[in-house]
Formats: sequence, C-alpha cells, structure tokens
Amino acid sequence: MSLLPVDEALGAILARVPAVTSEAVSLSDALGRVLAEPLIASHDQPPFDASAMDGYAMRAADVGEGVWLKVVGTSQAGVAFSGSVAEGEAVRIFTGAPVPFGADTVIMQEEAVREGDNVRFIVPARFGHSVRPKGNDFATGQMLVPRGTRLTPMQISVAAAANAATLSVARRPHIHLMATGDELVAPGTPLGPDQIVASNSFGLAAMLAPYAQTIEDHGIVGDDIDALRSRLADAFAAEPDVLVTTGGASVGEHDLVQDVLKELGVSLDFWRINMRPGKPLMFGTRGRTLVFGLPGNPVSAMVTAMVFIKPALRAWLGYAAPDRWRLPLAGETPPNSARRHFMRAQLLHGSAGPRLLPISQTDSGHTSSLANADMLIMQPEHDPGQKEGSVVEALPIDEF
Ligand SMILES: Nc1nc2c(c(=O)[nH]1)N[C@H]1C(S)=C(S)[C@@H](COP(=O)(O)OP(=O)(O)OC[C@H]3O[C@@H](n4cnc5c(N)ncnc54)[C@H](O)[C@@H]3O)O[C@H]1N2
Ligand code: MOO
Repeated sequence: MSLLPVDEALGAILARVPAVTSEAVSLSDALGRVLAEPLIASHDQPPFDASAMDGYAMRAADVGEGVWLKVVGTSQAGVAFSGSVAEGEAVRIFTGAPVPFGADTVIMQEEAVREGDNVRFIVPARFGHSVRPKGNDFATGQMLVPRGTRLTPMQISVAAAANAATLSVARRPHIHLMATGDELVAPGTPLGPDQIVASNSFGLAAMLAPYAQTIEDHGIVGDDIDALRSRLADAFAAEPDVLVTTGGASVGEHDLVQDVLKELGVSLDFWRINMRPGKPLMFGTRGRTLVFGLPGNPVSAMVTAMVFIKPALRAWLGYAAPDRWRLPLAGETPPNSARRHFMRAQLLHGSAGPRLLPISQTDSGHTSSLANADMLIMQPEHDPGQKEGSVVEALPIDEF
C-alpha cells in the first residue's frame, strides 16, 4: 500500500483552493478578517502641522533668555488660530491643534512663564520641537497594511485613522461537518453499552470557526449506506465551500464514506497519507466543494485538520502561511518510523527560553494528551530520534 507523502498531499489540496474573493465590511466587523486589498492612505496624517504639547507656538529664532513674546491668539484642536505669527509673537496652543502659519516650534507650558499677554521661556527653543509635521505619521498614497494581513486591533485603529469606513476583506468559506459511526452519541447523552461520545465535530468546529463564515454541523450519521448517501446528498445540496466528514475512512467493512462520496460525484484526489496519526485521510472535490474525509480517531481528526485543513483555509483567505516554528527540545524524542510523526508537545517557558517537551503518548484515540499539548513536533520520516537541546520544527496548535 503506497502512502502519499505529507507535502505532496498538502500541495494537491492547495492546488484545489479557489482564488480569493472579497467583500467590504465595516471596521466594527473587521477584527480577525484577512485584508483582500491593501489599505492605502487617502490623506496626510496629521493633515496639518500639529502641536504635540499644550504650550506656546513661536519662531525658535525669537526665543532667548529673558525675552518676552506677545501672545496674539489661541490655537486649539478643531479651532485653529486664523492669523499668522510674526516676529516677537507667540500663540497659546493645545495638543493636536494646528501650528499657526509663521510659527515653527512649540514649547510646553511647564517651560513657560506667562504674565498677562506676554510669555517668556526658561529653556532655549529647539527648532521644530513638539511639532508633528503634516504627513509625518503617514502620507497620501502610502501603503499602511498589506493585503493578506489578518487584522489586529492596531491595524483597525490605523484604518480608522486613515478615514476608511469599510475594508475589503477575504470572503470566508461556508464549512459543513458530519460525523459518521454507529457507536456515536452526542455529548451529554447517557452512554449505553458500546457507545462513544462524538467529540470530533466539536473540536473541528472550534478549530475552523476563525476561518469560516458559517459552520454547519450535520450531526451524526450511522454506518448505513442509505443514511449516509441521503445525509451527504443533503449536505452537498447546500453547496458548501468545504465539507468535512470524520470516521469511516479506513479499510473496514463499515468504512463507507469513500464509496458514498464517489457515488455522489466526489472526484478523489488522494486517500492515505504517510503520517501518524492520520493515515486514512482522503481528499477530493465536488464542483467547488473541497471535501475532506478525516479519520475517526479523535487525535487523527484534529491533527489532520491542523496539518491540511488549516493551511487550505489560510490559502482560501489569502493569508500567507506562517513560518514553521523551530525550537529546542526540552527532552529527547524516540526514533521515528517511515511515517512522518506529528508528535504532541508542551511549550515550556523557562529561563532558558521557550522549549518543547515531547509528550510520549502516541495513541490516536488519546484525547487528553492532545488537550495537554501546545504544539505538534514535526518529526521527519525515519528520524533517528533527537537529543534534548536539538532544534526541531513544530506547529503551534493555537495559531491562526
Ligand atoms: N486494518 C486496518 N485498520 C485500521 C487502519 C488500517 O490501515 N488498517 N487504520 C487505522 C487508522 S491509522 C485509523 S486513524 C483508524 C481510522 O478509522 P476510521 O476513519 O474508519 O474511523 P472509525 O473506525 O470510524 O473510528 C475510529 C475510532 O474513532 C472513534 N470515533 C469516530 N468518530 C468519532 C467522533 N466523531 N468523535 C469521537 N470519536 C470518534 C471511533 O469510535 C473509533 O474508536 O482506523 C485504523 N484501523
Ligand atoms: O491515523 Mo491513525 O491515527 O495512525 O490511528
């Protein structure tokens, strides 16, 4: 049985991801969305030379020890001084207010002595000090946030400062989930004999939600070919962008998912990957729907979603794939088999800096160890095992 290498499988999936399409959203809906068009400044910021302090604006050349200047007016934020500052004059000014024509410098009020309409300064003037020049923050036409950025609060703030009421962001996919297996019952159900709680769709919905416009969970379908056919046909009728099944992916008589997907017109790109956990993963397309058939084992389902579905969704949104992390080990790893191993690991934050502590549990049904992990170490095929301190590649579990 030949197993497809992980990188080839990922390449095949990415080749099926459609081009980014965009939609406009208001700033209040933009957090966490991926920018589809770069944010370009449409005005200079500040739009005028502005004071950085509450104080006085004047010509630096006019300031000297014991020299009194005449205060000829006030410039406050929103209401500029309408005149200009001539030799020997100053204007009372407030933070953010336009620096009047003729003035070139601001001195803060703590360094000023005011008597009636006159002011003198207890420090020498430094030309241009406490003046924010027009366009100093950003200038018209400047690119402020590049396309493909996942928007943070800081970037939403700069977008608002740039006077953008809406942003062009990537449209998000509609994702459908379906669990398969006669033994499965929904969480909260008193367990009968031979029953297993269906956990996969809950973990997957949580993992995929940040990328999705909607997530629709079709619940649990038993290992019955007619039921599976009808429920999957219903799911396809909604034309989801992505359909994810779990379970029934392996080789047993009850593993029906592949046959039914093909019967319903899914063109299968591959089945079975050279990795653990997650070997029986299948992937194909039906029209514009990307179809992922994940293994039922809960660790395999979550790991294959991390390794394949997340990168596919990042590409869907035009979000550049993050670099793989490279971190030193806080313990040794055992020799690996011929399959690439995605090994559970804890991220330790000690005085030696961040390090990865491998978790020895490798059972693909062992969910509690996965819940304890922060990262998956990517152990290469045939890796002889690594000593503590060796630098290894890893995928952070909670990264977008
Ligand atoms: N003869 C072989 N047997 C198996 C092979 C193989 O190559 N030859 N591969 C093994 C590997 S690797 C995996 S992974 C599993 C995957 O099998 P399936 O995708 O067919 O999964 P199921 O048999 O349906 O379930 C496996 C296991 O996971 C539990 N499960 C299923 N769905 C859920 C869910 N939604 N939430 C929680 N747990 C779930 C299920 O009860 C089983 O315990 O096959 C191996 N066998
Ligand atoms: O994919 Mo399986 O996870 O190796 O048990």
